[in-house]
Amino acid sequence: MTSASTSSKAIPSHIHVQDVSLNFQLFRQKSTSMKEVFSSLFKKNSYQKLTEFHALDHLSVKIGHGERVGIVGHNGAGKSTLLKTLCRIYEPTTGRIDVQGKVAPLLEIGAGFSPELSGRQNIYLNGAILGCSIKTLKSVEQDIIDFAELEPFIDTPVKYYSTGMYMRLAFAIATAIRPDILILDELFAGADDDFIRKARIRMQSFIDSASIMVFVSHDMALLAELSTRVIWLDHGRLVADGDPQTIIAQYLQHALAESES
Ligand SMILES: Nc1ncnc2c1ncn2[C@@H]1O[C@H](COP(=O)(O)OP(=O)(O)OP(=O)(O)O)[C@@H](O)[C@H]1O
Repeated sequence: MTSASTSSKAIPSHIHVQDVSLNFQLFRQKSTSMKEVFSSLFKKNSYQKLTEFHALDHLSVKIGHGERVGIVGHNGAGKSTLLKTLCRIYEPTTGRIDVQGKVAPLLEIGAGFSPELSGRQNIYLNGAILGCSIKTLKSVEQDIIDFAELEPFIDTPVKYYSTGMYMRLAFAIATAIRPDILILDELFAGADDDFIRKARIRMQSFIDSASIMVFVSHDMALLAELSTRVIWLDHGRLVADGDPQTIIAQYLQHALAESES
């Protein structure tokens, strides 16, 4: 596999999350009846602020060089919010995040892509956003196209791509340029089984040389396979943190108990 490093290997990477809280403002409509709800569509100030919602609640985590950290938790537990906070998409309301190393986020399908540009142009756009030079991108361009299996479509605007095609391209770019820190949310959404198999192999080789990977998945087998450590979040708080087998077993037991109660 051709690859290009954007990293400065001399300094070990790390992520330090220190007592981080992130609050979202929640709004509630003043109106209660259907008639009021309908008429409020045409009025200003028909919403009032209700409360602050703690998506992350005094969270502290230290991730060191060489760790592959999987994050588990029920829907709405704060997993994606944590990843976005690590990537500086969200600023913590309180607390501190200290990240050493170049981060490649693979968060939402299409993020970092320009819909009107072709797949090839987006390799350069996305690669530049991730800190790669044109020269470096030229050296990995063909590898990205081959790995993503997009040769016939590479000069088509990406707005015509399927979710799976977007995902393949984004994954191929992020793993080809080899950042220090790879952050992935529901990695294989929209991909077919053949690509998932291929991507797992590529990820293994990526992981062997990358310093840190943090990823969210509802696929417990994938988490167990790829993680060296698992963090369990609930209501934005840390429930457990440790060995993947132990934490996944605890989490599944808890989920089963919840579903039976
Ligand atoms: N921009 C936002 N504004 C308000 N609330 C938000 C925002 N983003 C997320 N939330 C809320 O924060 C909570 C955590 O959301 P998040 O997406 O981090 O959960 P998650 O653990 O990734 O869930 P899932 O497994 O369903 O993807 C949810 O209750 C969600 O509704």
